[in-house]
Amino acid sequence: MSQPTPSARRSAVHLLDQVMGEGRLMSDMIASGALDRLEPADRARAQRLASDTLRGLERADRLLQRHLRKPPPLHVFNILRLGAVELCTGGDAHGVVNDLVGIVGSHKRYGNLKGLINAVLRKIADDGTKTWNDLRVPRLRRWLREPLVAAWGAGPVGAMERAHFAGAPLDLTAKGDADELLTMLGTGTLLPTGSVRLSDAGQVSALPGFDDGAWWVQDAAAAIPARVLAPQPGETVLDLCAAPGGKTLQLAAAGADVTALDISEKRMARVRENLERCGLSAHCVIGDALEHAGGPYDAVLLDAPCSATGTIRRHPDLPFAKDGAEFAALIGLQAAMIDHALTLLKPGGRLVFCTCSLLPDEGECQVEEACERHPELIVERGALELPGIEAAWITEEGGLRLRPDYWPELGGMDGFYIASLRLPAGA
Ligand SMILES: C[S@@+](CC[C@H](N)C(=O)[O-])C[C@H]1O[C@@H](n2cnc3c(N)ncnc32)[C@H](O)[C@@H]1O
Repeated sequence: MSQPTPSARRSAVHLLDQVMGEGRLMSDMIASGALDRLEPADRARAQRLASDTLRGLERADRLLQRHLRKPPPLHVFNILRLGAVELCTGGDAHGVVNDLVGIVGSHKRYGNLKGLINAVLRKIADDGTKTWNDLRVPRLRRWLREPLVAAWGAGPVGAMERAHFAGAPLDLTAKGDADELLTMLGTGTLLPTGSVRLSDAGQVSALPGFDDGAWWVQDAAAAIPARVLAPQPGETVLDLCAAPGGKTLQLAAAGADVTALDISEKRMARVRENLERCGLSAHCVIGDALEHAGGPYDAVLLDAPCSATGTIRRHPDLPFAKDGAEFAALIGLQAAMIDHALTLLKPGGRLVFCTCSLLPDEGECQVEEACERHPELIVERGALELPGIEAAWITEEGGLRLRPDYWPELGGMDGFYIASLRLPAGA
């Protein structure tokens, strides 16, 4: 049987079905080719439609509940959710409803629910749009909200939720001078920490300087760990979990002799592509960080695998695809990676540990516990004194806590935790 013609909306519904039904992450699906049958512009649109639906899902469900006697099957529910979000955020009612009725109509199992989709979405088009902005900002799912409220309090978590709902602008790291990059782009803002922010970027590969490798996409918070490490020309630096390579590029651009290691061959290919586009070089190694036996190095950057809960602004699927079941294993892996990374350093060498997590167990607690296991470690607060870093962001144990609710007036930042740990010179 021939497959239905792919379209941005149909593909977005497929992404939603997989996230909500199978617990799959959109980034994994896209990397495995889920949108490859679409033209580039439709690929971007499908991703945007699915992301917007997930950001507004709680509001959509509240509106839909008013018109549904019981929840429909997931696929049909996701069509309604996508439609409700599009209609309530300025979508053209005629086009949205007709297209979604066509999508359910071509489904061999649910084709008979065309009438339901049509009736419910027409009601939303009539009255839902008026109430959309009066509904509360969508909350995180309980499995994640509870530990975050315990860590940061209900007020800050509410502010994080507003940041998640607003989504993320596009941040670039300049290979050279950030002011020159701003001039080249002809638009954008220079952030206090040195990244360049674009609020309405369009197609990334069409921006000036992309082909010449004058910059790379990297959230402002994600650019800070390499700045904390402050690589010097000629220093040997190991980037222990490197892919897709934003931090490797920063280290290489600073003139360090970089070894970039990652366990994933597929993701390591992205590091190589990025290095090539930017005209930079690093020794690329595919392997397990826990087994790497190179060095000793002047410095190690450990951007450890984590819950990625700091990236929900750009990955709104994460709270729906995950349930926290992986936390314990990730926390154990991070501690083992810290211990192994320390064995790869020269005496006096430094380890910058970071995670894009909002959970203290993957940040503050890791450093506290590492210092208990290795009492000789020196936590370098001074390394965090960088342009744009506020003193209030520095934590009791001497790390840097970044949260999505910081810089609300500038458009937020990803959640991150960063600490610099140094071995004594005589170690
Ligand atoms: C947070 S991402 C790294 C992001 C990267 N530093 C950047 O700035 O682009 C974590 C990476 O750890 C890698 N990873 C997971 N387990 C690993 C292991 N045991 N050894 C090496 N790499 C691992 C994953 O493949 C993933 O690319």
